[in-house]
Amino acid sequence: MAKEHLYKSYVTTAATIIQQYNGSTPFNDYLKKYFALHKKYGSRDRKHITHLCYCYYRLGHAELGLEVEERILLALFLCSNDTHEIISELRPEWKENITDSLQDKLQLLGYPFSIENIFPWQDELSEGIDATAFALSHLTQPELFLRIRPGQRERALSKLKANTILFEEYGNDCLALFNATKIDDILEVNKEVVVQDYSSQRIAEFLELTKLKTQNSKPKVWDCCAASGGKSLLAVDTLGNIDLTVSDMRPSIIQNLKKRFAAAGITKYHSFIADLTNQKSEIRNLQSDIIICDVPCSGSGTWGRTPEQLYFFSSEKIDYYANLQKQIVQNVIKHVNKNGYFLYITCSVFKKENEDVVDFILASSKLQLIKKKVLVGYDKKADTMFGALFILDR
Ligand SMILES: C[S@@+](CC[C@H](N)C(=O)[O-])C[C@H]1O[C@@H](n2cnc3c(N)ncnc32)[C@H](O)[C@@H]1O
Repeated sequence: MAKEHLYKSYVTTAATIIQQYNGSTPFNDYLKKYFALHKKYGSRDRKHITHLCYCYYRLGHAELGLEVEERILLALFLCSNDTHEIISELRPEWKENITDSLQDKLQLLGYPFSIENIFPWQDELSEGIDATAFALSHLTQPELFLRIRPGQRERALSKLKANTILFEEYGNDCLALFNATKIDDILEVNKEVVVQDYSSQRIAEFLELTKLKTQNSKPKVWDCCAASGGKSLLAVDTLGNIDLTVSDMRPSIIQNLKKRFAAAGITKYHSFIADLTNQKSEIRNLQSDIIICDVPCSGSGTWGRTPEQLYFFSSEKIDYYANLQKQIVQNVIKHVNKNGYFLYITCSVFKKENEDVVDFILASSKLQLIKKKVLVGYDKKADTMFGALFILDR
């Protein structure tokens, strides 16, 4: 097939997929099912079509009035910073400008395009977030971040070097790799390294602070929205000897956690299933020295990884999550021991899910705020998160 014809067929297929997909399941899963049903696409075809679709969603809420195929090509042009064969073939008039700055590209195209329209909820942002830089960051796929586990540094680095894997070091234990890097055959994931975003790794800064006043030599730590245990693993590696309890409302995710902990060599912990909006759940007698509360949230700080969520998001969901977070927090904070800590975490950029929940906690408990911080990641091809650490010292 002539190149032009082939590339046009990629754009048409991407447009068909985009028109059929409604955002109700992760786009990655949707694509897998689509390609399983349409076996004629080889791996190169799948790669191109997938990339075109993701570029389309990266534009967020900008230029929604364009025809889907036109918007795909615009998105591909704006998201590329190096020669791209599809642009060269289908939009040769843009070819020379592919390495230009975004501003220059926009001027060339003459679309009434505003960067802020990519992410149109600027008024809802937490303090200190640069709305333009954050909106722009969605055009770039984030990196793959690894956290080297204690004692594994030399081994992990020498394996990466031996396999000529490119990486950048962000501080001692954090490595940034190209997103598509395959590491599973090279490193023992969960034993030697953990796949964990840069900002998520920075939650260690809050955990370190809990060492100051924790009186128990083996503090009771409850990770109450544990999912597959990313923060729990970080707590074990940061705090050392802890008496760990994990819970989540989803049994399947706790099964994943168990597998992950087994690979990580963590055998002593308690686990249970609980919906924390329900006051009658198993938590009645659970008092803890440190509670990690990494609540369900909009995930708006991570949409660079899942741009379809940016595209399908509507602002009513912010209130939905803020209410859910307040309900969970209200039920959980009663379980902090005297001189104990409560660590509130989101991967949201919205004030209502971040600072406003902090204010709610302060108003409805005796907890005192030690530190709150937006963990900016959009300048490092990473997620943006929020953390707030409280203490109960009365
Ligand atoms: C942001 S994720 C936690 C991520 C995890 N801490 C980590 O580091 O990988 C939030 C988790 O809260 C759980 N969750 C949502 N609603 C809940 C509820 N009402 N009660 C308990 N857990 C809930 C979800 O199942 C999800 O796994």
